[in-house]
Amino acid sequence: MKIHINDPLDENALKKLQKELPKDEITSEHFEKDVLKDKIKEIDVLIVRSATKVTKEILEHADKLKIIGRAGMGLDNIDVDTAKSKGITVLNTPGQNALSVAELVIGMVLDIYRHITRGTVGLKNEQWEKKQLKGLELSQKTVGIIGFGYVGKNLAQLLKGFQTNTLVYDVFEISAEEQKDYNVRQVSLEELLQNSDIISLHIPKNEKTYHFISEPQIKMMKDGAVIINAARGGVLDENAVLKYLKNGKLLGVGLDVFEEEPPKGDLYKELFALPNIVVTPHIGASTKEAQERVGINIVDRVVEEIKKLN
Ligand SMILES: O=C(O)[C@H](O)COP(=O)(O)O
Repeated sequence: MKIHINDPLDENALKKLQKELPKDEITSEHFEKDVLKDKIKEIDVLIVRSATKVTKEILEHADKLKIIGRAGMGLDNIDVDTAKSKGITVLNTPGQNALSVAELVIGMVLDIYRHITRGTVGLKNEQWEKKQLKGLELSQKTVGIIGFGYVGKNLAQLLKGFQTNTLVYDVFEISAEEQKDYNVRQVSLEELLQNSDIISLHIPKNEKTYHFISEPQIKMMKDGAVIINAARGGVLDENAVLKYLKNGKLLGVGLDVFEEEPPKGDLYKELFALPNIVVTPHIGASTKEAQERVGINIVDRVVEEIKKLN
């Protein structure tokens, strides 16, 4: 078996893979699209994170590929339908990095409410903006979580400590017991948009969720609302964000993900120049702990799947 890891995998996970499959050939190196298209012909198992796009074009050349392991949650970088039609098993690691993403969301909210980045940038430029940087407390605010999967649940759990009023929108019904456990109330999307001080997106990117939050939804929000997107670029309309950040309807926005990654061009230049935006380069899951969990989990799942093949 030739097992190729195309994105950085936690070192303990790599050691575990080498220990579990000593007879197999394990390589770890990032191949760009054109090189991968050629190399994939010889690969039986491919392990990726979000940087590698396993497209239809790549899969057309994947004559030996049997398993794709995604060390993470989102599968939007993998053409799952084409993989399935070729009999390739696609595995991921649901929930393993959710806590790290939820913690980043809290960090972004606190940054926006307390001007941490603004204060830092100011001081680096020798500006003492004490009077301009009066903030807000997160406690007692209404937080709207859109999507109550692993990350949404972890976020609700963390928010208990801030004693927020937490609203949740999800297409699935959340039991009364679960709502009580997480201290949330399931509401309609309209109710969430109209009543939340902070709105955090936790939905996958697919054809149904493209620009899920766009101009009509932002118009429904409270003046001074904050939006956080640490889910996927494309579920939030960045042009609408720019418009409503500039006219002051939105108090602030936190973005860890972008429709184009890495973000390039005029829209992003204009967005990033605004004072009330906090941005990070898709690092929601990039913690030591989360990477160890996703790495070990994908190794376990891949090894189990290989055993089924033998
Ligand atoms: O979908 C995920 O699991 C997260 O977005 C993290 O992905 P990455 O760390 O592989 O970029």
